[in-house]
Amino acid sequence: MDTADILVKSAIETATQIKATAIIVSGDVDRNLFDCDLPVYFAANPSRNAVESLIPLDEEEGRLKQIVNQIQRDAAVSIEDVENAASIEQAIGNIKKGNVVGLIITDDSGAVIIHNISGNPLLKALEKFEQRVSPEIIRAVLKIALEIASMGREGSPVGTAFIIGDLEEVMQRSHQMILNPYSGHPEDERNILKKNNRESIKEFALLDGVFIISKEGVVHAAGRYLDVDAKDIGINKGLGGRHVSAAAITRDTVSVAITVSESGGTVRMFMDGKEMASIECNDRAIRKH
Ligand SMILES: Nc1ncnc2c1ncn2[C@@H]1O[C@H](COP(=O)(O)OP(=O)(O)OP(=O)(O)O)[C@@H](O)[C@H]1O
Repeated sequence: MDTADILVKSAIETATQIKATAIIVSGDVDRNLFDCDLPVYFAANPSRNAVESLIPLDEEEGRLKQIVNQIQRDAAVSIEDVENAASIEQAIGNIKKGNVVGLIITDDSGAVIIHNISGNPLLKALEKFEQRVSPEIIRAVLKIALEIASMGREGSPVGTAFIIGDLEEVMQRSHQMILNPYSGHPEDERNILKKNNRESIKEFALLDGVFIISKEGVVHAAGRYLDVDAKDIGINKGLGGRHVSAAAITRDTVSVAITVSESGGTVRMFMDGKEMASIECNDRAIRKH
Protein backbone atom coordinates (compact mmCIF):
# COMPACT_ATOMS: atom_id res chain seq x y z
CA MET A 1 0.00 0.00 0.00
CA ASP A 2 1.47 3.40 -0.89
CA THR A 3 1.04 6.63 1.09
CA ALA A 4 -1.98 7.83 -0.91
CA ASP A 5 -3.80 4.50 -0.33
CA ILE A 6 -3.14 4.69 3.41
CA LEU A 7 -4.31 8.31 3.64
CA VAL A 8 -7.47 7.66 1.60
CA LYS A 9 -8.32 4.64 3.79
CA SER A 10 -7.70 6.72 6.90
CA ALA A 11 -9.86 9.60 5.56
CA ILE A 12 -12.77 7.23 4.86
CA GLU A 13 -12.45 5.60 8.30
CA THR A 14 -12.30 8.97 10.08
CA ALA A 15 -15.27 10.30 8.09
CA THR A 16 -17.33 7.22 8.94
CA GLN A 17 -16.45 7.38 12.63
CA ILE A 18 -17.31 11.06 13.07
CA LYS A 19 -20.31 10.86 10.69
CA ALA A 20 -18.78 13.55 8.46
CA THR A 21 -21.05 15.02 5.80
CA ALA A 22 -18.39 14.83 3.05
CA ILE A 23 -14.73 14.22 2.26
CA ILE A 24 -12.92 17.11 0.56
CA VAL A 25 -9.65 16.32 -1.17
CA SER A 26 -6.93 18.88 -1.85
CA GLY A 27 -4.08 17.51 -3.94
CA ASP A 28 -3.45 15.04 -6.68
CA VAL A 29 -5.22 11.83 -5.62
CA ASP A 30 -6.63 9.08 -7.83
CA ARG A 31 -10.44 9.34 -7.64
CA ASN A 32 -10.84 5.59 -8.03
CA LEU A 33 -9.27 5.04 -4.61
CA PHE A 34 -12.45 6.31 -2.97
CA ASP A 35 -14.84 3.44 -2.56
CA CYS A 36 -17.41 4.86 -0.13
CA ASP A 37 -20.99 6.13 0.04
CA LEU A 38 -20.06 9.60 1.33
CA PRO A 39 -19.89 12.48 -1.14
CA VAL A 40 -16.26 13.13 -2.13
CA TYR A 41 -15.24 16.51 -3.56
CA PHE A 42 -11.95 17.47 -5.19
CA ALA A 43 -10.95 21.05 -4.38
CA ALA A 44 -9.45 23.21 -7.08
CA ASN A 45 -5.66 23.41 -6.85
CA PRO A 46 -4.28 26.94 -6.95
CA SER A 47 -0.75 27.13 -8.27
CA ARG A 48 1.72 26.87 -5.44
CA ASN A 49 4.48 29.40 -5.03
CA ALA A 50 7.68 27.48 -5.57
CA VAL A 51 9.96 30.52 -5.84
CA GLU A 52 11.43 30.17 -2.36
CA SER A 53 12.44 26.57 -2.86
CA LEU A 54 14.71 27.81 -5.64
CA ILE A 55 16.78 30.01 -3.29
CA PRO A 56 20.01 28.11 -2.55
CA LEU A 57 20.87 27.76 1.14
CA ASP A 58 24.30 26.63 2.29
CA GLU A 59 23.63 25.59 5.84
CA GLU A 60 21.88 22.35 6.70
CA GLU A 61 19.85 24.03 9.44
CA GLY A 62 18.63 26.71 7.06
CA ARG A 63 17.64 24.08 4.53
CA LEU A 64 15.64 22.18 7.15
CA LYS A 65 13.91 25.38 8.22
CA GLN A 66 13.07 26.07 4.61
CA ILE A 67 11.54 22.63 4.17
CA VAL A 68 9.43 23.06 7.31
CA ASN A 69 8.28 26.50 6.15
CA GLN A 70 7.33 25.09 2.76
CA ILE A 71 5.34 22.26 4.38
CA GLN A 72 3.54 24.77 6.61
CA ARG A 73 2.74 26.99 3.63
CA ASP A 74 1.51 24.07 1.54
CA ALA A 75 -0.61 22.78 4.40
CA ALA A 76 -2.11 26.23 5.07
CA VAL A 77 -3.05 26.68 1.40
CA SER A 78 -4.49 23.15 1.28
CA ILE A 79 -6.53 23.62 4.45
CA GLU A 80 -7.89 26.82 2.94
CA ASP A 81 -8.82 24.86 -0.22
CA VAL A 82 -10.74 22.37 1.93
CA GLU A 83 -12.48 25.15 3.92
CA ASN A 84 -13.45 27.11 0.81
CA ALA A 85 -14.73 24.10 -1.10
CA ALA A 86 -16.66 22.77 1.90
CA SER A 87 -18.31 26.10 2.73
CA ILE A 88 -19.38 26.73 -0.88
CA GLU A 89 -20.90 23.25 -1.23
CA GLN A 90 -22.70 23.69 2.08
CA ALA A 91 -23.90 27.18 1.15
CA ILE A 92 -25.58 25.89 -2.00
CA GLY A 93 -27.00 22.90 -0.14
CA ASN A 94 -24.91 20.14 -1.75
CA ILE A 95 -23.56 18.94 1.58
CA LYS A 96 -25.30 18.93 4.93
CA LYS A 97 -24.29 20.93 8.00
CA GLY A 98 -21.64 19.32 10.19
CA ASN A 99 -17.99 18.33 10.11
CA VAL A 100 -16.18 17.41 6.93
CA VAL A 101 -13.01 15.37 6.60
CA GLY A 102 -10.24 16.91 4.53
CA LEU A 103 -7.57 14.84 2.83
CA ILE A 104 -4.55 16.94 2.00
CA ILE A 105 -1.74 15.70 -0.18
CA THR A 106 1.08 17.99 -1.28
CA ASP A 107 4.35 17.08 -3.01
CA ASP A 108 6.02 16.25 0.29
CA SER A 109 3.31 15.72 2.89
CA GLY A 110 -0.08 14.21 3.51
CA ALA A 111 -2.69 14.68 6.25
CA VAL A 112 -6.24 13.87 7.21
CA ILE A 113 -8.01 16.73 9.00
CA ILE A 114 -11.42 17.17 10.58
CA HIS A 115 -12.91 20.53 9.73
CA ASN A 116 -15.91 22.26 11.27
CA ILE A 117 -17.33 24.62 8.64
CA SER A 118 -19.81 26.48 10.82
CA GLY A 119 -17.43 29.38 11.59
CA ASN A 120 -16.75 30.09 7.91
CA PRO A 121 -17.48 33.73 6.91
CA LEU A 122 -19.58 32.61 3.92
CA LEU A 123 -21.90 30.56 6.13
CA LYS A 124 -22.07 33.36 8.69
CA ALA A 125 -23.11 35.77 5.90
CA LEU A 126 -25.76 33.29 4.79
CA GLU A 127 -27.21 33.17 8.30
CA LYS A 128 -27.60 36.96 8.16
CA PHE A 129 -29.19 36.79 4.69
CA GLU A 130 -31.69 34.29 6.04
CA GLN A 131 -33.14 37.01 8.27
CA ARG A 132 -34.47 38.56 5.03
CA VAL A 133 -34.95 35.75 2.53
CA SER A 134 -35.43 32.00 3.02
CA PRO A 135 -32.35 29.76 2.68
CA GLU A 136 -33.73 27.80 -0.28
CA ILE A 137 -34.16 30.97 -2.35
CA ILE A 138 -30.64 32.19 -1.47
CA ARG A 139 -29.20 28.77 -2.34
CA ALA A 140 -31.00 28.71 -5.70
CA VAL A 141 -29.72 32.20 -6.62
CA LEU A 142 -26.19 31.39 -5.44
CA LYS A 143 -26.16 28.23 -7.56
CA ILE A 144 -27.20 30.15 -10.68
CA ALA A 145 -24.72 32.94 -9.89
CA LEU A 146 -21.87 30.44 -9.52
CA GLU A 147 -22.82 28.74 -12.78
CA ILE A 148 -22.86 32.08 -14.58
CA ALA A 149 -19.53 33.04 -12.97
CA SER A 150 -17.76 29.82 -13.89
CA MET A 151 -19.19 29.23 -17.36
CA GLY A 152 -20.39 32.59 -18.60
CA ARG A 153 -22.56 32.21 -21.67
CA GLU A 154 -21.19 30.45 -24.72
CA GLY A 155 -17.64 30.96 -23.53
CA SER A 156 -17.78 34.71 -22.82
CA PRO A 157 -17.71 36.07 -19.26
CA VAL A 158 -21.03 37.46 -18.05
CA GLY A 159 -21.68 39.97 -15.25
CA THR A 160 -25.03 40.43 -13.56
CA ALA A 161 -26.75 41.06 -10.23
CA PHE A 162 -29.79 39.64 -8.41
CA ILE A 163 -31.70 41.83 -5.95
CA ILE A 164 -33.86 39.66 -3.72
CA GLY A 165 -36.65 40.66 -1.33
CA ASP A 166 -38.55 43.87 -0.42
CA LEU A 167 -40.05 43.75 -3.91
CA GLU A 168 -42.26 46.84 -3.80
CA GLU A 169 -39.55 49.18 -2.54
CA VAL A 170 -36.92 47.80 -4.94
CA MET A 171 -39.30 48.17 -7.91
CA GLN A 172 -40.07 51.75 -6.88
CA ARG A 173 -36.36 52.58 -6.74
CA SER A 174 -35.57 51.15 -10.19
CA HIS A 175 -36.69 51.36 -13.82
CA GLN A 176 -36.53 49.22 -16.98
CA MET A 177 -33.52 49.73 -19.26
CA ILE A 178 -35.20 47.56 -21.90
CA LEU A 179 -38.58 45.78 -22.17
CA ASN A 180 -39.02 43.45 -19.20
CA PRO A 181 -38.79 39.84 -20.51
CA TYR A 182 -40.62 38.53 -17.40
CA SER A 183 -43.64 40.79 -17.81
CA GLY A 184 -46.95 38.98 -18.31
CA HIS A 185 -45.70 35.43 -17.68
CA PRO A 186 -47.35 33.19 -15.06
CA GLU A 187 -45.56 32.98 -11.70
CA ASP A 188 -44.91 29.31 -12.22
CA GLU A 189 -42.65 30.13 -15.17
CA ARG A 190 -40.75 32.75 -13.20
CA ASN A 191 -40.05 30.84 -10.00
CA ILE A 192 -36.35 30.45 -9.36
CA LEU A 193 -36.90 27.20 -7.43
CA LYS A 194 -38.07 25.45 -10.60
CA LYS A 195 -35.14 23.95 -12.43
CA ASN A 196 -36.77 24.51 -15.85
CA ASN A 197 -36.74 28.26 -15.30
CA ARG A 198 -33.03 28.46 -14.52
CA GLU A 199 -31.80 28.22 -18.13
CA SER A 200 -33.81 31.27 -19.15
CA ILE A 201 -32.41 33.21 -16.19
CA LYS A 202 -28.91 32.40 -17.46
CA GLU A 203 -29.92 33.61 -20.94
CA PHE A 204 -31.32 36.88 -19.57
CA ALA A 205 -28.13 37.40 -17.54
CA LEU A 206 -26.71 38.63 -20.85
CA LEU A 207 -29.01 41.65 -20.66
CA ASP A 208 -27.66 44.82 -19.10
CA GLY A 209 -28.95 45.79 -15.64
CA VAL A 210 -30.11 43.54 -12.80
CA PHE A 211 -32.72 40.90 -11.93
CA ILE A 212 -35.39 41.73 -9.35
CA ILE A 213 -36.66 38.71 -7.38
CA SER A 214 -39.35 38.59 -4.68
CA LYS A 215 -38.60 36.95 -1.35
CA GLU A 216 -40.75 34.05 -2.52
CA GLY A 217 -38.29 33.46 -5.37
CA VAL A 218 -40.39 34.82 -8.25
CA VAL A 219 -38.43 36.82 -10.84
CA HIS A 220 -40.27 40.09 -11.48
CA ALA A 221 -37.84 41.81 -13.81
CA ALA A 222 -34.59 41.55 -15.74
CA GLY A 223 -32.82 44.40 -17.52
CA ARG A 224 -33.63 46.75 -14.64
CA TYR A 225 -31.63 49.84 -13.65
CA LEU A 226 -31.27 50.67 -9.95
CA ASP A 227 -31.94 54.36 -9.20
CA VAL A 228 -29.89 54.69 -6.05
CA ASP A 229 -27.56 57.20 -4.51
CA ALA A 230 -24.36 55.20 -4.20
CA LYS A 231 -22.19 58.08 -3.04
CA ASP A 232 -21.48 56.91 0.50
CA ILE A 233 -21.21 53.21 -0.21
CA GLY A 234 -17.95 52.07 1.33
CA ILE A 235 -17.23 48.93 -0.64
CA ASN A 236 -14.07 47.90 -2.48
CA LYS A 237 -13.12 50.85 -4.69
CA GLY A 238 -12.28 48.61 -7.62
CA LEU A 239 -15.88 47.44 -8.06
CA GLY A 240 -17.98 48.78 -10.95
CA GLY A 241 -21.25 50.72 -11.05
CA ARG A 242 -23.56 47.72 -10.91
CA HIS A 243 -21.86 46.33 -7.79
CA VAL A 244 -21.97 49.68 -6.00
CA SER A 245 -25.67 50.16 -6.88
CA ALA A 246 -26.51 46.61 -5.81
CA ALA A 247 -24.81 47.32 -2.46
CA ALA A 248 -26.69 50.64 -2.15
CA ILE A 249 -30.16 49.14 -2.73
CA THR A 250 -29.53 46.71 0.17
CA ARG A 251 -28.82 49.73 2.40
CA ASP A 252 -31.96 51.60 1.29
CA THR A 253 -34.38 48.62 1.31
CA VAL A 254 -34.80 45.32 3.18
CA SER A 255 -33.33 43.35 0.28
CA VAL A 256 -30.12 41.37 -0.27
CA ALA A 257 -27.99 41.29 -3.42
CA ILE A 258 -25.91 38.63 -5.11
CA THR A 259 -23.61 39.87 -7.87
CA VAL A 260 -21.48 38.19 -10.52
CA SER A 261 -18.47 40.15 -11.68
CA GLU A 262 -17.81 40.06 -15.40
CA SER A 263 -14.19 40.99 -14.90
CA GLY A 264 -13.23 38.38 -12.32
CA GLY A 265 -15.83 35.61 -12.10
CA THR A 266 -16.36 36.49 -8.44
CA VAL A 267 -19.76 36.10 -6.78
CA ARG A 268 -20.41 38.60 -3.99
CA MET A 269 -23.13 38.92 -1.37
CA PHE A 270 -24.33 42.32 -0.11
CA MET A 271 -26.61 43.32 2.76
CA ASP A 272 -27.12 46.65 4.58
CA GLY A 273 -24.87 48.29 1.98
CA LYS A 274 -21.90 46.07 2.88
CA GLU A 275 -20.12 43.18 1.21
CA MET A 276 -20.79 40.18 3.47
CA ALA A 277 -18.94 37.44 1.57
CA SER A 278 -17.34 36.67 -1.75
CA ILE A 279 -16.82 33.41 -3.58
CA GLU A 280 -14.16 32.81 -6.19
CA CYS A 281 -15.72 30.43 -8.68
CA ASN A 282 -12.30 28.75 -9.03
CA ASP A 283 -12.63 27.58 -5.43
CA ARG A 284 -15.51 25.28 -6.31
CA ALA A 285 -14.84 21.61 -5.90
CA ILE A 286 -15.65 18.84 -8.36
CA ARG A 287 -17.73 15.98 -7.02
CA LYS A 288 -16.67 12.41 -7.67
CA HIS A 289 -19.49 10.64 -9.54
N1 LIG B 1 -27.38 51.30 -11.12
C1 LIG B 1 -27.30 50.33 -12.01
N2 LIG B 1 -28.33 49.45 -12.16
C2 LIG B 1 -28.28 48.47 -13.08
N3 LIG B 1 -27.26 48.29 -13.93
C3 LIG B 1 -26.20 49.13 -13.84
C4 LIG B 1 -26.17 50.18 -12.88
N4 LIG B 1 -24.99 50.84 -13.01
C5 LIG B 1 -24.33 50.24 -14.02
N5 LIG B 1 -25.05 49.22 -14.51
C6 LIG B 1 -24.74 48.37 -15.66
O1 LIG B 1 -23.79 47.41 -15.31
C7 LIG B 1 -22.95 47.12 -16.43
C8 LIG B 1 -21.55 46.87 -15.94
O2 LIG B 1 -21.05 48.05 -15.42
P1 LIG B 1 -19.71 48.13 -14.60
O3 LIG B 1 -18.63 47.40 -15.34
O4 LIG B 1 -19.49 49.54 -14.18
O5 LIG B 1 -20.08 47.42 -13.27
P2 LIG B 1 -19.95 46.01 -12.63
O6 LIG B 1 -20.92 45.05 -13.24
O7 LIG B 1 -20.15 46.33 -11.20
O8 LIG B 1 -18.46 45.48 -12.85
P3 LIG B 1 -17.88 44.10 -13.47
O9 LIG B 1 -17.15 44.55 -14.69
O10 LIG B 1 -17.01 43.54 -12.41
O11 LIG B 1 -19.02 43.18 -13.78
C9 LIG B 1 -23.04 48.32 -17.35
O12 LIG B 1 -23.37 47.87 -18.66
C10 LIG B 1 -24.08 49.21 -16.75
O13 LIG B 1 -25.09 49.58 -17.69
